[in-house]
Amino acid sequence: MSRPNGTGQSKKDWDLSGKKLKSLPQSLLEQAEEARRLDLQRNKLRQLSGISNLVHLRELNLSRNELVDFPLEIRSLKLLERLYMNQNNIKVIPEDIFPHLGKLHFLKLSTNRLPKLPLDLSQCHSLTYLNLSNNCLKDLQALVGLPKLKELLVERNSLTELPAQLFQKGNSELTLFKATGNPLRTPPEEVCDGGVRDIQSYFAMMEEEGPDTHTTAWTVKTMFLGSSMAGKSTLCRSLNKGVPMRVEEEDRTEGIEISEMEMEGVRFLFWDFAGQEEYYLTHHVFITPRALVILAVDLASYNMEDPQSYKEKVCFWINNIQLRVPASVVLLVGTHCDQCQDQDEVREKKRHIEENVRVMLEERKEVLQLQQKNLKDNADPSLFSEQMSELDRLMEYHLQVLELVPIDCTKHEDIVKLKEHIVRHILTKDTFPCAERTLPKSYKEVELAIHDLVGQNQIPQHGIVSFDDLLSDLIPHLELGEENVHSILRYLHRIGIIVWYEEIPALKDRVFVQPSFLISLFKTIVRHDLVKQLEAIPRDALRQEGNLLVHRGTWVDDFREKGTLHNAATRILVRRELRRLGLDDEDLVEEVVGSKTKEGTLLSLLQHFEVCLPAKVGSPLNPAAPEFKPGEKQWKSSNLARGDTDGACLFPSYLQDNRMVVQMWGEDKLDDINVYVYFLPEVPHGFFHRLIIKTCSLYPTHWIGKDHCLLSSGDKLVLMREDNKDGDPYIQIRCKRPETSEFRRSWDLFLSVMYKLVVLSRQWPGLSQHVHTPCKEKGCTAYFVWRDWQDLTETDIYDLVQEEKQLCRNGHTRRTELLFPKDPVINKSEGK
Ligand SMILES: Nc1nc2c(ncn2[C@@H]2O[C@H](COP(=O)(O)OP(=O)(O)OP(=O)(O)O)[C@@H](O)[C@H]2O)c(=O)[nH]1
Repeated sequence: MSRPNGTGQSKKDWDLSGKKLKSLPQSLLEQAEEARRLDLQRNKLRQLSGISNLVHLRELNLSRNELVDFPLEIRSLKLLERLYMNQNNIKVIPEDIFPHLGKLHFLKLSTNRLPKLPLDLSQCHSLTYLNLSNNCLKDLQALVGLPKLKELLVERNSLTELPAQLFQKGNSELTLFKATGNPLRTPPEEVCDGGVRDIQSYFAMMEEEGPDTHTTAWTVKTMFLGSSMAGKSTLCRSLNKGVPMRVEEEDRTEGIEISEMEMEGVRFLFWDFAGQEEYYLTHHVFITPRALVILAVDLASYNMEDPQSYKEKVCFWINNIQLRVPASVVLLVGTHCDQCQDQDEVREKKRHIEENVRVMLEERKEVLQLQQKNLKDNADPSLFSEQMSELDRLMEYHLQVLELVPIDCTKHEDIVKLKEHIVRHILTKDTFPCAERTLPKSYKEVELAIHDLVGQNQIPQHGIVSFDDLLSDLIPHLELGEENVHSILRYLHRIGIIVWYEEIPALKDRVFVQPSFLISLFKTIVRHDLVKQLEAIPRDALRQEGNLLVHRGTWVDDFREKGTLHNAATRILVRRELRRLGLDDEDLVEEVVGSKTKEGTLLSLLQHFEVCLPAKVGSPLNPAAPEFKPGEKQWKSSNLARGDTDGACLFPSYLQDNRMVVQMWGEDKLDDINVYVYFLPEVPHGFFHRLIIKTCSLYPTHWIGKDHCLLSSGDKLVLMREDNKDGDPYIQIRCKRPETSEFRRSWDLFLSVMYKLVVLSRQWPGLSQHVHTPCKEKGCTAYFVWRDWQDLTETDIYDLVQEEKQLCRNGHTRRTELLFPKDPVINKSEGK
């Protein structure tokens, strides 16, 4: 939205944003009665003396100021319709304000310090939108009775329960409700994630069943992570059985193994993740919030002299957990103690790891603080306020890394000791506030009914069942309506008991009652020894797909050199795995594996999770390609890849080099447009490959390498490069300097990549990013920091910079459009 900028404004519409104001200016107060809309965001206001004179005000924006007290005078603004008070320091809202604001329908109070709400807020009868996210609220009782409230956001507060009346069907107009980041028990967060409908079902079932029937369940998803051979499976199986279990080396985990057990009334869902790097790409999908992470570290092979040892065995995992689920609880377990020389060595290593972790977490905090200080030191910090509040949010996350427990997995008493240790932590609400959940008994009944169906072979052992079949099998056993069963199934999916990707059109009719089965399908393709698997495909399996030995050779070569796996090979590998698992349902095999004419669900899933993308195979000459005719306006690029079920899929993570990309791109030039996106603490594992998949799906002409990718749109090329080694990790985006008239087109291409990058980053809420453009002067080390840009959907990014030229800290002047998105044509025509 572009606004009048200070001069020549109408008297109705005042834009006083970002002017360092500490009080309302006299010029405004002199014309107070005329003002209809007032934008005061990004100032230094602590009080608003005189605002009550603006009696005709409809919209007031006070966001990003320094208000501590909610200004009482606001109650005089009886015509106010929209009020923005977000990003202040408000601690208290007095009573007797909101009943006076009879026309207010939009209220944004997010990112303040409110511990409670005034009880008469419920008398603000016109309110339809209310944002209270990022406060310290403990209950929402004050909101009961708001008759028109449609959208309510209360993310990241301290709520443990929600008032049932807020969601009562018939009385409530709510259509949107978001509450992630609260220690919710009634209803649990996994129910709230399903939105208003699921919460309504939950409370309706609670009421129907009566107060004595609710169960308080303690359920904990426990994820075992750590390097290969650290002892995760040994730990997992030993804890499960209560005695040491030996895991043979050839019995290593591939993908993820799931099991379940109960300890002291707490139900544990164990997810044992394979340690080899190849599997990490699919792990990402299953590493979910509100879980306990057990990070296994082999103490015997841990080398205190070698920094790489800490990096690989501890740092990599903690960083990745912190990026993906920043508020996790991590329990360090040091295994193989019996293979250390003596107890002194164990103690030394324990101390070394704990100290390193402490320093690492401390450093991260310091870097975030430093970054914030740098932004504040800017001439106009208000231009960086989004980035600053993002840093605030990151600093509030608290990754809890518990004291390291050294054990010998072969010793009975060590297993018992560890078991007790885990239960003690889970039952301590301070460490793990989300384990306790209050649920109507129907939730357990649905779960047991599914279990029974599997036991009675009404659901096949592999557990893949159509949604409708499952529903019609379940309903006769339960006294529940269809909608309630739906909402319970959604809950079971969220806590990891079943898998149901309702949001993926190709899969919404399928429920995976045994999640481990789905994972075993993933691991037929995403695995460390895929070449060996391909080489071992027997002749009869080849023939069945209409292929010869020579094809198998091509598949191996294409996979090794181009990271490309032919769909025919995928079909053979997956079909073989299904047979191994005892599946003889040909229809189902075809559905999962696909055929020459139809894509299977497995590839749909891997594409959905950005693990691979369709690729072209065969001759580079395509006889069906549309012919280029000069002058013809619409020349469609022929994207053979899409929908070519007999084609192949490209897995960027399997690529070994960048030769092709480097060849196509040529040399870097000093005057290229060149932007660096820095990542803190590092570029998450798999991020760059997912970015490649996201952007290449947009631009079908592309070249991909190990950590380079080149995209083409018309005659414009954009290069992406990842550097995640020592130093400051970044992704670089680069394109050749365009003709002056073409800056806008180049920046459009750039921004589409950056937009995909922003969308992808949301999968890693613990990530911090900042964007720089280096100074173009030869030898100059200075750079230009991008102002707030992340909210690309709401801001007009071409408003980012209005100056024609920018000065680097070493005194070099540069034209703005070489550094930031800025449309010279627009800016000239507006005479800015
Ligand atoms: N002596 C001894 N051996 C252990 C201990 N913990 C695990 N092992 C052995 O170490 C080997 C690797 O253990 P696993 O549990 O398979 O390791 P993992 O971390 O699951 O390995 P991946 O499946 O590759 O991720 C097995 O042979 C275990 O029996 C321990 O505390 N002491």
